[in-house]
Amino acid sequence: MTHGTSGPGNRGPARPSLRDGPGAPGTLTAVPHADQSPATTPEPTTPGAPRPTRVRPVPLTELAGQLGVRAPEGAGAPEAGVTGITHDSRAVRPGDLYAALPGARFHGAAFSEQAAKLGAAAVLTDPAGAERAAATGLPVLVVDDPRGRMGALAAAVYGEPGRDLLRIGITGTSGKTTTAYLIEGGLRAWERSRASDDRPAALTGLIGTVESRIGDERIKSERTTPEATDLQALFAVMREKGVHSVAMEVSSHALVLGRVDGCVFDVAVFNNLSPEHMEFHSDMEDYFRAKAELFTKERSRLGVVNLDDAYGRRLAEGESEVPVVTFSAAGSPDADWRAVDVESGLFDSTFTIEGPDGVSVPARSPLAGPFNVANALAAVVALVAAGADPKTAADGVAAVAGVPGRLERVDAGQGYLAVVDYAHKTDAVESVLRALRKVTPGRIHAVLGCGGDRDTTKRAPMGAALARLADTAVLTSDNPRSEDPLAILATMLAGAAEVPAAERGAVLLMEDRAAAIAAAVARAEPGDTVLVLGKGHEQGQDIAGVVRPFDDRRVLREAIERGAGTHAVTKHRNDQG
Ligand SMILES: CC(=O)N[C@H]1[C@@H](OP(=O)(O)OP(=O)(O)OC[C@H]2O[C@@H](n3ccc(=O)[nH]c3=O)[C@H](O)[C@@H]2O)O[C@H](CO)[C@@H](O)[C@@H]1O[C@H](C)C(=O)N[C@@H](C)C(=O)N[C@H](CCC(=O)O)C(=O)O
Ligand SMILES: Nc1ncnc2c1ncn2[C@@H]1O[C@H](COP(=O)(O)OP(=O)(O)OP(=O)(O)O)[C@@H](O)[C@H]1O
Repeated sequence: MTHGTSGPGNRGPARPSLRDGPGAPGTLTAVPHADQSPATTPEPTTPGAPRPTRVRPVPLTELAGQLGVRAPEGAGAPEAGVTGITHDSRAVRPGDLYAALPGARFHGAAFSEQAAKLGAAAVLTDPAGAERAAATGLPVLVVDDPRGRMGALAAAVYGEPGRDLLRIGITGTSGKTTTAYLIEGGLRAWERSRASDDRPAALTGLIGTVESRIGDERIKSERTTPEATDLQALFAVMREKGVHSVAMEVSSHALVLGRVDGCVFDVAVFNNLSPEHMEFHSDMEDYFRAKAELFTKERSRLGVVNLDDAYGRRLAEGESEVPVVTFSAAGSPDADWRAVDVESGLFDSTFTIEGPDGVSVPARSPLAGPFNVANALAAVVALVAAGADPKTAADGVAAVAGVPGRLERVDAGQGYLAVVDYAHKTDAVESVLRALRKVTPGRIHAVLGCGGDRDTTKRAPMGAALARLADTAVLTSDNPRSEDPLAILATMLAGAAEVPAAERGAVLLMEDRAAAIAAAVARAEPGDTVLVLGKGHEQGQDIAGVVRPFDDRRVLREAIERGAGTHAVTKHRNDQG
């Protein structure tokens, strides 16, 4: 993370005027930017994942043999025993093999000296990094593609820990985190159902965007799917602590970058695919191919696939290498498992799951919206595919209390619904707004931004989606990073402006996110909904490389408690004369 001193708050008050009226339906209004909270440096975090306490040193010669390279010579090399592995020089612990990888910004070999100082036993790198790694005096293993070899090597270093775990991997554009939490709830129920007086319920694990969980222990996540060295270390810790089964998110980045190499999933789940990460994938086909990689024999044993999704259907109709079980939240008779008799409420949905051989179980999605019926159904079917009884699985999923930052309610006794949700893709924004439209009688005042230095193609469609589906669309900042927040907003606004005036709600532009939330709150009346989208569980806002603490849930609660927002909007209206 780089830190700078500038931020939008330092750029002066001049703002382009992008308005044709002060916030009436169908109008586009720019509201000036307010002061930001002072920049703070985030809490330092120790890089890397937790490590197992008991590791058998693996002779370097054995690892060299696995890689098919000659064991390095030099002082201590033949006897060197490796007790850990990491791709990050800052996370090296004594006895580690440091994997010095070529990257987009650096070559990891540039950090070999740091790795050596921290006690690395040896370095793994490619020919381009060999010389710099050797300059440390450490033994060096050289292969053409160290990233591609790192997963299997990490599994070997930690004694193949994943083999002792039942692993369920979840991929798709939307719903990975939610489905992973729901599956973990089902795993807990399943383990409890198998416990006895002399055999307590085994612990369950979760690995994903928000956090990793080992039973009730929670570890903050750095990314959705950990790098292979961290992942294998985490599996080893889970094994050590008695975890029996784990639900894990598998991102397309992970599949492309070999993060799940050395890991075979017992069950792989595919939720859906919609445009996202177009800065990383060349097109939708490339994105799909990355996801489909999870359904190869090398990666999984059995697939659980959403037949309601066009790409899921492709997997089901022959593009999965492993056998697939299909599900349909729309009740399609073509699917192996279906949700029928769906009743959606403000806070949850109830339905019946029908499966093969006349199986029929009552089920509940503990989160609102039809898309969460799909997530809950996916979770139950994945658990059944892993061996759980359908009723135990459905009950476990229904009992999940909530998922951080996913349709999370903020209740300060305000008389209207206030919700924070992580939707930050067009499809997700549309899903959540459509879902709320079905169950809420009042108007919806929604806040949304788009991240900087990420997929730019979704900005206009997201602006349009919000303008079309919300009564008030407050466009604002969401981690602009190195980009000018106003430039991002201008693109979102251009999308909103494409929606015919008769079909769009009031559109406000407020660069300052807290002011945007306050503005949405100010418009809310009893029966309405305030919906703050995009950041969900996130704790910070990255503006020009400076991360300021920012939690939508806290800011929303404070705005409600202050009854705030009125001031900002009134002031603006006064400014307009
Ligand atoms: C595009 C991408 O995913 N890049 C990942 C990749 O970066 P890179 O290969 O370019 O690495 P680099 O920054 O040039 O550094 C080169 C090497 O030097 C090492 N290094 C670097 C600095 C240092 O002081 N010491 C050190 O050892 C790095 O660990 C790296 O191995 O390898 C790095 C670690 O090896 C990752 O941290 C980095 O993830 C970046 C930060 C990232 O944010 N990725 C996101 C987009 C991501 O992975 N997202 C997915 C999807 C989420 C979703 O579904 O929405 C996720 O799974 O989280
Ligand atoms: N099955 C679904 N279909 C469409 N939208 C969904 C679905 N599930 C969740 N969403 C929406 O997407 C948002 C993100 O959901 P979730 O975090 O579960 O997905 P994810 O795949 O983990 O996302 P990310 O890859 O961005 O971390 C939710 O807050 C919700 O608005």
